[in-house]
Amino acid sequence: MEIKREISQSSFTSVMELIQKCQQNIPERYVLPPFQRPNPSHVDHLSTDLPVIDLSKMNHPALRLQLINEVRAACNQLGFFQVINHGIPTAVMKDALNSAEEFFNLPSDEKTCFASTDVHEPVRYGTSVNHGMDKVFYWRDFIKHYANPISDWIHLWPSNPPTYKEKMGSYAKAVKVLRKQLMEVVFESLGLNANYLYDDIEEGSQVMTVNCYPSCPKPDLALGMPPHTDFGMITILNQTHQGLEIMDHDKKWHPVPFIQGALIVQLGDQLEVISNGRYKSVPHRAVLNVQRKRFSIASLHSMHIEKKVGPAPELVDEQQPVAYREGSFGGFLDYISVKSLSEGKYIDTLRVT
Ligand SMILES: O=C(O)CCC(=O)C(=O)O
Ligand SMILES: [Fe+2]
Repeated sequence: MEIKREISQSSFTSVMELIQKCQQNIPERYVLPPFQRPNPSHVDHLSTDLPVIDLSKMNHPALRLQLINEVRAACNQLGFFQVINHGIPTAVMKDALNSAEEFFNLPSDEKTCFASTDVHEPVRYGTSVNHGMDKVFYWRDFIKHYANPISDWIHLWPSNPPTYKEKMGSYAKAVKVLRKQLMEVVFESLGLNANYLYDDIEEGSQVMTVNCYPSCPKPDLALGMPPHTDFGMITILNQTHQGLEIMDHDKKWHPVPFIQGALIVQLGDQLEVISNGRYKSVPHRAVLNVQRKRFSIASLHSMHIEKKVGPAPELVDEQQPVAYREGSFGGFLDYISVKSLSEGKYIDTLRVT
């Protein structure tokens, strides 16, 4: 493990290091081919009606049905919504983001000791590179860490800044409680039992991806994160500023407005499969800006890696036959929808046609 980390450190330039050197331009490797750039003509800047759901209704028997209906509509239309009154104190959310900022502001060697190219490393610091035919770079540094069960992993998280473990840990625990509540309403909105797959989800994984997008002198030419869907059940995102865009069924991009204190909820591929395609995982990307750094914490909740995900039998009938089958890629994505939007194409290898 030591050797692997040393190798990745020596060939590693983070975007945070880079911005100290480049003033007006970005290195060629970050300049995307024209069709992958965040083209404003594909963006619906007028959209103001992305769903915002008030979770306080959850605890009022008379309002719970209304809440379930709102969740169903949002999941059907987009696979995305924001939540307010979700029970996580704003201070806990902010403290976690502040710890993230302090971590990324540290000198390089404090961070590169966590660098690794092994995606299974429980704590992994890196910068975004897409190893396709051509290497493509994205304007993002990140640290990912496992968070479930937190008692097994937290000692591996960064010790600097000194409050990182405590602040990020409190947020991780709070977000796990919220995940449980959200899964209940999402399953109910599908007509399933609120505790559907309860044990599998409890024993599943929670991975926190802490993202740092430095300000970028050429935000029209680059992206912080390319279009993708999250592979898990559900992602809960906490952010410092606006920068996320989601794609609707008409392939229009919608900037997600920043709402102080709100959290973003995105459905992942595993949930799309379980729902037998009634709900779709939401394609999303991170765009950049010239003014300021942006930080986000994505908490990705998924079933255990070995767990085979299939459509809920309750959601399969003559009208809606099985819409997904097992793939044959030999990886943990075998049982979920695999999508590639990188070339504006929508490839869904697991859907039965
Ligand atoms: O930072 C964002 O807005 C998006 C992050 C994201 O999509 C991810 O970490 O999977
Ligand atoms: Fe994502």
